[in-house]
Amino acid sequence: MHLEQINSPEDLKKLTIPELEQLAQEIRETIIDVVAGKTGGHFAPNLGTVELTLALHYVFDSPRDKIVWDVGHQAYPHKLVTGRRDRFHTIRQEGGLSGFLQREESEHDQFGAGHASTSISAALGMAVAGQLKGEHFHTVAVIGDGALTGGMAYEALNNAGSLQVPLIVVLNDNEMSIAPNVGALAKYLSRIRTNTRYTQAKAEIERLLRRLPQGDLWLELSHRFLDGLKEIVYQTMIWEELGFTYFGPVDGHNIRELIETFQLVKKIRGPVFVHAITVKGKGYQPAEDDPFKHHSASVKVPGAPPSPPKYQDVFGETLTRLAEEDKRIVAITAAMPDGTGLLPFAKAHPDRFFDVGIAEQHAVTFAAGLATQGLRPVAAIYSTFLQRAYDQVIHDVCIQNLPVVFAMDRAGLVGEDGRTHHGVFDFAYLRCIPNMVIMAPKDEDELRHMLKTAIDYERGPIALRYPRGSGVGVPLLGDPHPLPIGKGELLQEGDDVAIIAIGATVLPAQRAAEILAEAGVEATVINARFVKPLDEALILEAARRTGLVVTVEDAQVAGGFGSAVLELFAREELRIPVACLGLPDRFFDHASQASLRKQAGIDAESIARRALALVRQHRGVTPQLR
Ligand SMILES: Cc1ncc(C[n+]2csc(CCOP(=O)(O)OP(=O)(O)O)c2C)c(N)n1
Ligand SMILES: CC(=O)[C@@H](O)[C@H](O)COP(=O)(O)O
Ligand SMILES: [Mg+2]
Repeated sequence: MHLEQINSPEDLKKLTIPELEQLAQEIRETIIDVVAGKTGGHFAPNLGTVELTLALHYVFDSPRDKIVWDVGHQAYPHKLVTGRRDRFHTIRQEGGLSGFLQREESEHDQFGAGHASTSISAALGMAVAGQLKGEHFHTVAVIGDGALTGGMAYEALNNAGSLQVPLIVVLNDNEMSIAPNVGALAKYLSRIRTNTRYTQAKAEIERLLRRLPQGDLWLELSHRFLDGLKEIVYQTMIWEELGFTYFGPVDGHNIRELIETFQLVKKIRGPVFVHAITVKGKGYQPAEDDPFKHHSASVKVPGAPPSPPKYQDVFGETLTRLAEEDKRIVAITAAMPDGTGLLPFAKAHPDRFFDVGIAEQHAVTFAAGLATQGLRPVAAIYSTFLQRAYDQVIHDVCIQNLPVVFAMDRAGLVGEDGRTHHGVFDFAYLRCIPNMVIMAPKDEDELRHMLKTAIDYERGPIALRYPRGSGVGVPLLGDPHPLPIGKGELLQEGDDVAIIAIGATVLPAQRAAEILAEAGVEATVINARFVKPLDEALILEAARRTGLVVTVEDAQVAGGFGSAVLELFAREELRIPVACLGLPDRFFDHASQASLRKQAGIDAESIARRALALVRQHRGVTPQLR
């Protein structure tokens, strides 16, 4: 067993190539055992990066040399060889290793990530810093072909090619994003991959040159010649045109070839682009056969009861049905066709479905363009990823008051993906934009009605946001119907305190009211439905009647729903005690959704406790919770 002896990348350097190959096998077995069998997590991407990781750590001296992984969902092998082997079984669990890279987790994690397409920019920054400080280290960005569809990657390539600093970009090309990779550039990569004329000629030239004295030097010089050859074969080579020296395609599972390539590349002074061909799911046949399905593994709890339908499935099916009648509806995803529940739509209405790649900014402005022509674009984007497109939301959609529907998935605390993926800023970042309407459903049935509301709303942009995972299990009866804009729902009346909740916190608020009732406290419970416009009449009536208010949201309190209620009270000069429950001013790490909601104090028991504390403090009574 070699893996047991690898406590840092230094230990790799003592191994021979056959030993490294054996180690690769052990790493694969560990990932299959732990991720597919115990913890769940990103699976096929990590099986594809094993040899790449070993070769990089063999050739470069991390942490002095900087290896920057894009997204970080494919960096489990990197974790295993950088001193975290013993904690690997805790990955994505509460208190355990993160599923992505975090600077505080290891000195080998050069840059925290979770969102795609940042690696080249960050690595370029490091390379430039090295130059400015007169420090000598190598900087390597490892980016997938999916992440390479993100605009930021091109902004960085554009900058790097002109700066001509030493920067190595390794493209981990497995022909897959989460779903099959899309776009003209994916087709271009595929042409390079399948064009064997250049690869064969290159291999032959390299073989001959290696035989010459000072073979490596000749090899380096030959790359100038090979550039010409490439241009003949491919007409133009985009990476070379951008100022990079191109190496590849190399077999991303051949450790010897990878090591030789990286050793060569190390000697080149300007920007270099290494194109490695990998297989997503490599070494585990079901994952190789269906890498889409095996992007992530989830572990089923034996004997668990069947879950209610997921919010995203209800969303996708409802939109598919609405689009049968309403030919204006167009669905857009930024590389998350499955996660957003849009696969049924893609199947039923292929001409009105657009996967634009990891390109949230483009997705939003593309939607704006569609809206100018009278269509009803629905941009289904995870709340956390819509952060990428903030200016597009303001500049391209809201200023022009275009009727774009934002279906913000994975709102609230998402669970095991952790701090980079929680969708908790959306109320705050959207609420301040003029023209925007914002809704959040209390359950999966209300989601259907909100979607219909959004589609029917002609007056401007409208957003609905809903959580990751299963709904609450309510029946989905009848056709979806529009809800009145800006109207909340009074769920129960009580005179001691008003609990005003939004979205996924409404049900816990109702449970909290039941707990309070047992202690003799009568609560009003309101499902606000709209963060903007607020149902001011309903909220003010309940606030004046009870004199005590608790707001609840699964989002940042600062700037969020609670803040909106406080602004209303300030404007109305209503001076009553208000407790705003929601996320405080800090980032939350990875854990189960239930645990995170408890930590944030937005589960039923916590809401009841806070409401009771308010009643005790301001009513001078001492009801007790049982
Ligand atoms: C800005 C952003 N949008 C969407 C995602 C979701 N996402 C995570 S990994 C991934 C696919 C990445 O593909 P690639 O870089 O080729 O890596 P692979 O999984 O194929 O190894 C996507 C779309 C993300 N992390 N960040
Ligand atoms: C790395 C990444 O961003 C995605 O793979 C993400 O983890 C998917 O999350 P869901 O499982 O919620 O779709
Ligand atoms: Mg890929």
